[in-house]
This record gives sequence, structure tokens and C-alpha cells, in this order.
Amino acid sequence: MAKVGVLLLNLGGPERIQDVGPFLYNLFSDPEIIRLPNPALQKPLAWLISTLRAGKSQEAYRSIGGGSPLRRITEQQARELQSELRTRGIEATSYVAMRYWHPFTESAVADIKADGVEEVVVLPLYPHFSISTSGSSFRELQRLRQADSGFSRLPIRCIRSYYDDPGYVGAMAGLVAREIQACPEPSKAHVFFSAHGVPKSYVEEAGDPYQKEIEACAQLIMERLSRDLGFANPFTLAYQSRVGPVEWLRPYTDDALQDLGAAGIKDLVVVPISFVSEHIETLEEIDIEYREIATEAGIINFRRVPALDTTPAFINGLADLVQQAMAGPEVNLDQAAELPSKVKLYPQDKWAWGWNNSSEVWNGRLAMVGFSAFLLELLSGKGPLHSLGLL
Ligand SMILES: C=CC1=C(C)c2cc3[nH]c(cc4nc(cc5[nH]c(cc1n2)c(C)c5CCC(=O)O)C(CCC(=O)O)=C4C)c(C)c3C=C
Ligand SMILES: [Fe+2]
Repeated sequence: MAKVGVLLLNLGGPERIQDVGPFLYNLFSDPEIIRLPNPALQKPLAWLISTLRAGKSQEAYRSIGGGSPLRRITEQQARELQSELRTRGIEATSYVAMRYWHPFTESAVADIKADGVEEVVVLPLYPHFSISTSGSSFRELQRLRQADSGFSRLPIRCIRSYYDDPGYVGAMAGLVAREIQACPEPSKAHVFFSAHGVPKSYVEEAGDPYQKEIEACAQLIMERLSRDLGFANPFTLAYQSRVGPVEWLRPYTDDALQDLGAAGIKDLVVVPISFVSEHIETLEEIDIEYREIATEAGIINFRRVPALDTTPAFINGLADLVQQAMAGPEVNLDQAAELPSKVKLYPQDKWAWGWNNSSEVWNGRLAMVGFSAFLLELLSGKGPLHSLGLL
């Protein structure tokens, strides 16, 4: 039997407060996170945004103990998955490849080569595909594969997404059911799915399937709750964690919580849907920020469903996915990262008045020109800001 390497992909998170700035710099340097018309501006802009954001982010990481638990949990998931596969008679070894912090994708690939792995199954710890998450990690891996003849010779099977996989959906439904049952009147609890958002243009212009997969997934979890457990609770889906001035997927979680409070909802079961591990966006954003907004809006019982972490039903579901992939054909990184419908990577060039894509593009371009002029003046020591005595 061939030596199988199961490569788990995740985003990564800063483990100490001093890691926050460099982690944010890595994240904003990724063109799949901020897509600029001119790649030469990517690094200066990443430096600027990470510098401006670091203080706020550090405060959030401080409030959850000084760092992200993502590496610890992902490594536990990797160990549990490996042991489940070995119990099933599959001699697999699991590896963790983070996109923006340790252990980086390069080091996972180096370990795979050093261990003499003969075939690779790539499993993103994102059940829903997005250009900004699995897409970015697939591209990073592709870059490393193209630069390394040894790695590029290994047969590869990529799992693109699994938002509709019965194992994953069942594991989620089990955790949601527990929180519904803990409500004073379970039938009255409102189920509130909060997914990580992405900019609206990713879906509408670049053809990111993320929103469709999230919507289908929430529906499937509700169907499973009804079919297996007889729950017929109402539900809402909203998007959290937006960054920057552009429009993101709506409704926004904070607005939706206020609307539900105003509508008289008292018991809320909050489901962090796009995440499979506890991290800053569950522990700080939902548990602290959104809980406060909900309480102010009149919601009395705010119960957050825990992330899947190493829930046995989830680990079993992942092992099923790996086994299915191994039994199926090779799926290369380009196939896994393919977009179902490529609409337009860059929005229209023509100006249109109002808060729309065209104005966002032109505002962005003007900001780029201004930023470049500012950098030039900083470097040259000459320019209008110096003449005005502002620099
Ligand atoms: C499905 C999951 C995620 C999507 C989609 C996603 C898109 C996305 N994220 C940002 C910006 C930031 N993300 C940050 C942290 C972070 N994001 C995810 C998941 C998704 N991101 C994870 C798992 C984490 C790590 C959390 C941890 O515990 O450390 C951050 C840093 C935290 C902060 O400052 O808020 C930023 C910034 C964008 C712009 C984006 C889509 C374009
Ligand atoms: Fe994010």
C-alpha cells in the first residue's frame, strides 16, 4: 500500500501578541485577500493596512488569552484524523499547512518529502470553498509544486469542499441540537448561523461559490435537525468579520442581531458556520462583541454552539472524505481551485455615480495613486506635504 500523506489546510493564527503584526502582513500580502490592479503595490499596502490594524487585532487576541488557539486545535484534529485512518487500516500520516502563520505550507511540503510520502490527499479545513481561503491555499501549494519536481511527481487528490457532506452536516446538526435542547423552550429558540463574510464582489464579479455553499449548508443542517430530531425552529443566516470599506455579503451579523432583538426574539442559538475550530472570530467576535450587541437588543439567552474541533462525528466524517478521495481519481490543484463561473475579475471600468462597484474601483485606484505619491515623497524627501510643512 502506498504511503499516504493527508495535508490539512488552514489559515493559521498568531500564537503570541508580537506575532499579530507579521501575521496580518502575510495575510494582506495575499492577492486572494486584497486584489490590486498593480501587484507592485501589494506589499506596501499590506504593510500599511497591517500597521493600521495591528493595535485593534492585538486587543482582540489579548482578550482571548494572548494568541490564537488555531494551531493547537488544528494539530489535534490532524492527530485524531491520522489515528482514525490508521484504525481503518490506512497507513496515512497527517500534515498541517497554514497559509499565513506557522507551520507554513513550505514546511509541511518539506516534511511530506522527508517522510517519503508516495501520494497526497489535500483536505482544507474549510467546508465551504472561497477564493480567499481554500482557493488561496490551493494556489500556494500549486506554486510550491511547480517549483519542486519531486513534489510535483506525487499523485495528488484534492478535496475542494464538503459543505453538503452527510458526515460534516450530521456533526454540525448534533452540536446545534444540544444547544437548542438546553434552551428554556427549545421549540421557540431561533437558530442564527453566522458565517465569515467575504466582499460582495468576490461572489458577484469573481464567481466565488462561497455564498451558495454557505446557504445550502445552513439549509441542510436545518433539514437534518428536522428529519432526525424533529426540530422545526426558524433560522437566520448572516455574515460577520468584515474588514475595510467595501461592501461585504449581507445581512451583516450585527444588523441581523439587532433586527431579531427588535422582533422580540429572546432565545438565540448562534452557529459559527464557516469555521471548524475555535479561534478569534468565535471566541472574541461572537462570544464578546456579538453577545453584547444581542443583549442590548433584548435577546436574553445567547447560546453559542461550540466549533467542531475534535468532535468524533466530525473526525469520522473527515476520515470518510479522505477514504473517498483515495478511492477516486486524481484531482489536481488547478481543478480544485477552478471557479464554476468566472464572471469578471475586475469590475467595470466606466464610472457610475453612487456607492457601487465602479466607484469602489475608482476610489481604490485614486487611493493607490495617492498612496504611491505619499511613498515617493517619503523616499525622496520632497513634495507638496513637505512644502506645506506636514512632513
Ligand atoms: C471561512 C473562513 C474565512 C474566510 C472566508 C475568510 C475571509 C477573509 N478574512 C479576511 C481578513 C481577516 N481574517 C482574519 C483571521 C481569520 N480568518 C479566518 C477565516 C476566514 N477568513 C480565520 C480562521 C482566521 C484566523 C483566526 C485566528 O484565530 O487567528 C484576520 C485577522 C484577525 C483580525 O484582525 O480580525 C483578518 C484581518 C478577509 C479580508 C477575508 C476575505 C477577503
Ligand atoms: Fe478571515
